[in-house]
Amino acid sequence: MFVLVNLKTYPCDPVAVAEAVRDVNETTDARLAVAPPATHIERVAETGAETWAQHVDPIEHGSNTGHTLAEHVADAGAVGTLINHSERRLKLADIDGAVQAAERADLETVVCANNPAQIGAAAALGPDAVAVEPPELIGTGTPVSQADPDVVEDAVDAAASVDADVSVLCGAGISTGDDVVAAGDLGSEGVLLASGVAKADDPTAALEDLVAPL
Ligand SMILES: O=C[C@H](O)COP(=O)(O)O
Repeated sequence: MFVLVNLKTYPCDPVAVAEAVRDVNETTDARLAVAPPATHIERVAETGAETWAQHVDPIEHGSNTGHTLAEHVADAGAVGTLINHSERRLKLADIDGAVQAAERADLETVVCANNPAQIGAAAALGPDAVAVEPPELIGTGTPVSQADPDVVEDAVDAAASVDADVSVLCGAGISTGDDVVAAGDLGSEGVLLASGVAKADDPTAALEDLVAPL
């Protein structure tokens, strides 16, 4: 299972969380990675943790101000990027452009979407993976794998019907190892989570709990 920890803009220490991700990754067959704010990618990558960007823009080198260039996050040490989070919504054409920009920079891609229909559209753009996240469950601590298992199974089916090579993750409210196992039982190949680690008093303990049953 892939466990991707999105730090959003939570007031945690991204380097400390990254060190926990790096250390717990050494103890498990699961794959752990962390997505800090763009400004912290370089320091986080220097810890040795697998580091992802939270966003890249559909642009190339040139006259762009205030944008995030895929090549820049790759140079800073990111190996992948989220695209189109519920909290960073993009138009379909921009998702397509961001996927292409990420591929140009050799970044792995996870396109987030709210529901199975959007997952099908996202999968058609050829990312490495898609992540289904019902917006109403994000940050609630109520795991999508329990509250809305059908949305995960339907997302898996939707992606497979478009492109069987696109992996499916799920997210929203995931915070325990049981949640991760339940996600896997529904066909998800990984989880995308944030508050369960970023807001934890002890991120290392939270990560250890997440991977304990894997
Ligand atoms: O990117 C992560 C998701 O929005 C899930 O957030 P959450 O784990 O706080 O529910």
